Amino acid sequence: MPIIEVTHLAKRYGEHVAVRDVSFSVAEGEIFGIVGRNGAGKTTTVECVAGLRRPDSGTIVVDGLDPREDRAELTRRLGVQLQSSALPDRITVREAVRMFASFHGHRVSADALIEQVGLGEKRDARYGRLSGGQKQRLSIALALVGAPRVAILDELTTGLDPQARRDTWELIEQIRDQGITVVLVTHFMEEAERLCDRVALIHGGVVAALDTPAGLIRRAGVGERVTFTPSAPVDRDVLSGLDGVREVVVDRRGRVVVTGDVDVTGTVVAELAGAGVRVTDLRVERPTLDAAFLALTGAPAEAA
Ligand SMILES: Nc1ncnc2c1ncn2[C@@H]1O[C@H](COP(=O)(O)OP(=O)(O)OP(=O)(O)O)[C@@H](O)[C@H]1O
Repeated sequence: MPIIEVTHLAKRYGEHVAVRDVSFSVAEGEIFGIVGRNGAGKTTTVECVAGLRRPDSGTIVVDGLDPREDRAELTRRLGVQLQSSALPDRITVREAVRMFASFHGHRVSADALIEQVGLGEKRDARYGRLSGGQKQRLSIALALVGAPRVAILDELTTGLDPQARRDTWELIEQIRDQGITVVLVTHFMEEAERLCDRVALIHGGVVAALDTPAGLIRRAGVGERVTFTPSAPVDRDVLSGLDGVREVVVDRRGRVVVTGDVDVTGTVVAELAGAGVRVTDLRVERPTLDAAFLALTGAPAEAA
């Protein structure tokens, strides 16, 4: 049974339709990505899931609860880290975590949580003095402080440098490894591709596609391209007949370029190995989720 089930969610702000028709379900223990460009309706969707906004129509069930009707119980099972944090600059890391822990009846050890998110050395530092990455880590700690079954993390790595972003990705994986289901909202395709088990692409207030990152790439039909030099001449027709191969080009110097479906490289290399042909100078160009997003929605992911 899914831990989150959203069915035909719709939400407008006055005349403006933010979410037109969104349905998806999240399995327990997965990292589920909600991705889309700015203004696609991602935050509105997760705010409805967290019970912070009332949908105009549609149904939402989180761990068997109705987010609006069962708010008190929901806050015990669902931790939220939303885009803006409203902590006072002078509060220390430990004070903030202890304060939030007290709201939840101290279900986890504040100090252990601070260690877990990598802020052990900063426990007495004031919020206003933390780096962007450290602030994000603290906001993750605050989302986890009630020992939730589900954590919603919204645009967690926006504004972080590449190293801080990678560190945060590791932390998210650790959270999942503890058995917490993670809903990750992002407009970074690389992040979704690297972390998420499944991804809903939201575009214009609807789910344009929902699948694993590899499935979305496959579905978008964006090809993989492999270029190599074989140790002996290859039979073009044999390669062309392989599963997933779309085109084979052999240039005058004998260098081969094969385009095809995702994973075509494995098929081609295995076939050649079977025929006793070695390949050198192998170069593989794999499609990314970014390219799939463009193909599936007709819009670049990062456009404002
Ligand atoms: N409180 C509000 N009042 C009016 N319009 C809003 C409000 N919140 C969001 N919107 C509008 O609804 C649309 C969807 O916003 P939402 O924040 O859900 O998108 P998003 O996909 O999370 O975007 P971003 O990545 O920029 O946060 C946008 O056009 C936004 O301007």
